[in-house]
Amino acid sequence: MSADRNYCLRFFIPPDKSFVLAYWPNAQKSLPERLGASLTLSAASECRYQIRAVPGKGVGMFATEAIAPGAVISRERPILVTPLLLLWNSIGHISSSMPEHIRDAFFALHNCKPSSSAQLQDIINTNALHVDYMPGHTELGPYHGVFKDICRANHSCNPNAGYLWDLATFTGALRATRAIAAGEEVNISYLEAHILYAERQERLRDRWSFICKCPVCSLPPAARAENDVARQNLSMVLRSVVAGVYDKLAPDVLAQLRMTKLLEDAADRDVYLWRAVAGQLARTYCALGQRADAVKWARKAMEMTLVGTGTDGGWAAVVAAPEKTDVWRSQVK
Ligand SMILES: C[S@@+](CC[C@H](N)C(=O)[O-])C[C@H]1O[C@@H](n2cnc3c(N)ncnc32)[C@H](O)[C@@H]1O
Repeated sequence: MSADRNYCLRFFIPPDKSFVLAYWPNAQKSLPERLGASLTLSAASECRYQIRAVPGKGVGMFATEAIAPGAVISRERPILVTPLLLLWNSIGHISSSMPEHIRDAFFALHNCKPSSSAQLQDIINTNALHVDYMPGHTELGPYHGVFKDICRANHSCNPNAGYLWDLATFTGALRATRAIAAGEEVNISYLEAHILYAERQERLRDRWSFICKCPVCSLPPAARAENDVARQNLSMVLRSVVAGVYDKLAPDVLAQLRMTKLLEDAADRDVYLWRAVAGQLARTYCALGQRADAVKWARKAMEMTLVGTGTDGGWAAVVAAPEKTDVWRSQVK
């Protein structure tokens, strides 16, 4: 194999032609070989939404029924999965590899840089969501996916939904991070929750060509400054969770509650953070034998674990019967 051919993208299209997987060749097993059955299993799609126009935002996604926190709003196969880093000369091959219906769906998606000549790359940059590293191909960088409907979800700095990629079923899903009413717009955040107002606006303008006027960005200046402080606190708590400091505070309920108050003040959803914090609080209240608080925080941990991982992580059982946990009343003197 010549050196040049090593840098040519390969393409996998399943028999039902439902998507295109572009991948870099690898000296070991090819990516479709590694992924095996998950690529050809028929994917169960779920749909509790409709796509319709939103003034000033193009189109957006709207819930067609009331959706509980943690529940699936949409599950979908991507129409295109590609490496995040594409070589300039490989981009044209992606378009020519697409079956016609995929090409039509792909080029119908929004392009926020319509005057540039790099249409395919710009549509990917406007819409792509992460699908992480691929097994056996980690040294070649992460991949991302473009979805026909999930990519219609607009941004909010205080979103009501979170996106999760599931490699086993080769699908992406949006789940509610709080209760969503029928008819409400479904929003995700294109950015991490701890980023402050000025930087959010700059990033959204540069990458997605819009000025965010979500409820948080529309706050009066003093309230917006307070929200920035809360986001800085969020970032501090996040660092301490990552460093394991938060867990070490486990027996100190007061310290945990102070941390939790900071989080609630941030009025944002950071799924990873809430999972860690709510789970820790649920365990603490179980140890203290305080049922109502144990159930409250176990429910929150369950909802956020569903959004973050697609399973309840064992929290549903704690919600149903906190007194059956092995730490129940272990700290009651
Ligand atoms: C991934 S697409 C979302 C779907 C898009 N609205 C459409 O019509 O297909 C991202 C683009 O949607 C628009 N958009 C997303 N969130 C927005 C918001 N909060 N305000 C205004 N425009 C937004 C911007 O044009 C952005 O480049």
